[in-house]
Amino acid sequence: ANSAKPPPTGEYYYIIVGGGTAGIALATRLGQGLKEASILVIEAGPATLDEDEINVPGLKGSTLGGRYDWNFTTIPQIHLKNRTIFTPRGRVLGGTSAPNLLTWDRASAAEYDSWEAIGNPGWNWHTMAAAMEKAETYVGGPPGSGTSGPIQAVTNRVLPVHQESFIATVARNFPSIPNDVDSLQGNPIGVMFQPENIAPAAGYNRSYSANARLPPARRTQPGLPVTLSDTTVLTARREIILSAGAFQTPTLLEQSGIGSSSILHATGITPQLIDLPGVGENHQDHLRVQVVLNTKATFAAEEWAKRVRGEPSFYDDTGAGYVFADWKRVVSGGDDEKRLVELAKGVVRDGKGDVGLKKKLDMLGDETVPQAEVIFSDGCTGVKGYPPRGSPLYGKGFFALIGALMHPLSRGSVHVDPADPYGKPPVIDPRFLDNEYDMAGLVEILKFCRLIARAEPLRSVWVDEYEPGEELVQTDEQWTEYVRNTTLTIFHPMGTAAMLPRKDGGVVDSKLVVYGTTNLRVVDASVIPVQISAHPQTGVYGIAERAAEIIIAAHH
Ligand SMILES: Cc1cc2nc3c(=O)[nH]c(=O)nc-3n(C[C@H](O)[C@H](O)[C@H](O)COP(=O)(O)OP(=O)(O)OC[C@H]3O[C@@H](n4cnc5c(N)ncnc54)[C@H](O)[C@@H]3O)c2cc1C
Repeated sequence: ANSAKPPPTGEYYYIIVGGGTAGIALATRLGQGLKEASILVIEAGPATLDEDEINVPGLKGSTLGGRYDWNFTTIPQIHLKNRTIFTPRGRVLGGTSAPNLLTWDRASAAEYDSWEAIGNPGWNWHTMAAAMEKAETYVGGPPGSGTSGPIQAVTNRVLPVHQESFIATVARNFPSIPNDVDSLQGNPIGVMFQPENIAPAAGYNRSYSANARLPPARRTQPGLPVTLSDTTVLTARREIILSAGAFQTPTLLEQSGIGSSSILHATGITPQLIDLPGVGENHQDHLRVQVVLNTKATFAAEEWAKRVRGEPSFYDDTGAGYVFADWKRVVSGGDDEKRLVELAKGVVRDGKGDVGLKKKLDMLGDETVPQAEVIFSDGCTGVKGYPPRGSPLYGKGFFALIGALMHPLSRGSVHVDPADPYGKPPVIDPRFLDNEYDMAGLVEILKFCRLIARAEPLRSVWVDEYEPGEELVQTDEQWTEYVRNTTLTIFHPMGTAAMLPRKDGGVVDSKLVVYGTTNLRVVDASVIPVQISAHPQTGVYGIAERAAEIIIAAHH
């Protein structure tokens, strides 16, 4: 809360539900812009600003599946052999910006422009770039980077020897994929090291929504005595803002009687206030596959001591290389590209004119829009897992070429569980790989990952392909089987309360107001109407910055 004069108990100007990536960013800006307005943020998770597992970049990943995680999983995915897919979400102050994997990047200008083109005036590259820059201080970044925003980003100072070959390998063997040192300025096509949201000025710790935003007094008093129970009624004088993330914002809407009448009817939720069929639909995520290789490098045991001494160490996290490319640059020949486009056209035809799908199809022909990402990532990040103690490969170093499909055409849903709409976790059904385009795209990306791995100088860095194994997977049929067995997500759900015209399945308008209401907004990854190729956090911070401007203007 930010208030010169405390408001009456239980009544605030603005109540933000969800103290996550967007929620805290928004609350801070509203607090700065509306000095007299009381602002309450309700966060389900604890404030843990001194937690090493969150703060130490090299420990990223260690909180997944633990006590700061909602630990959601999808329902069985029929196209992935009925596997359920783990879909973690931060349940902690700062939300998913606390457990995330620190990539700090942006999509192509055309992707943000597509938001405006499908009916959202004011949401384009120009406005989003300004908002994203407002959120960042990119230390050592190229001209045009943010220089005074709360989240610090830096290209990692630790670059293991075996990583040095990655950019040289791609640039030398794939000349159409240049070394792109300016990838955050709207043209990410190329190969590059990306910055991470790490704060050099704060001991090279994670810079995230909670520690970069909250004013110090509040940070040291996380136990704000707000108790919610069945009898507690909190009133917003001006607005309620949902920032509970792409899984829980739509379910909060449904729990409040706003959603598809058929879903609400099935769950017995009453009263049903607004029939909005788009709530919980349009779920989009980035699909992920990987080729894992074991290296000649070994891990140094003294790294933690170096960090304690304030020296660069592996616990800073290591740099990570990225390729972003359109299909022309990924596939081996023109026919493969044509085949992918034809497959996509078929899916869009079946999608009955959906505006988001049509946009994705348009962007297939745009050479500035990435369709594939390859991440050079240290560690054994595949599905097979690290070799067990006592086995021959135990103790070896690994790296993965993680491949991701940037604009899959599958769309899923997230809804309350009819069996217990207020108590059970959301029912998440991404419908992964429900079409041939997504499958063909992932197969092409995997073959591309292997091509990169086999090119010099990278080839000299590794000994064997650990996963899937060169001897086991050679043909397209074998790759297809591998995809079904191993596809995961990069954990980027979005779009489930989409900013779109209502006739097109929209849930919020371009001022982020829920249709049929005047004082209920959504501000988080749910509003993204068409998936972007970037990892989402810069976009989410940008949405929060823009939302704050819109709300402050409306307040006056
Ligand atoms: C493992 C992982 C790795 C990722 N890596 C990257 C990366 O490297 N780079 C990148 O750009 N993106 C990454 N992402 C994605 C990115 O972090 C998210 O897209 C972004 O943080 C989402 O922000 P949000 O504000 O929409 O939701 P969140 O940050 O999840 O915020 C939602 C908040 O609402 C709270 N909440 C939910 N329901 C309630 C309720 N009923 N009452 C009170 N509070 C509630 C939650 O506890 C949470 O704090 C990653 C995500 C994951 C899971």
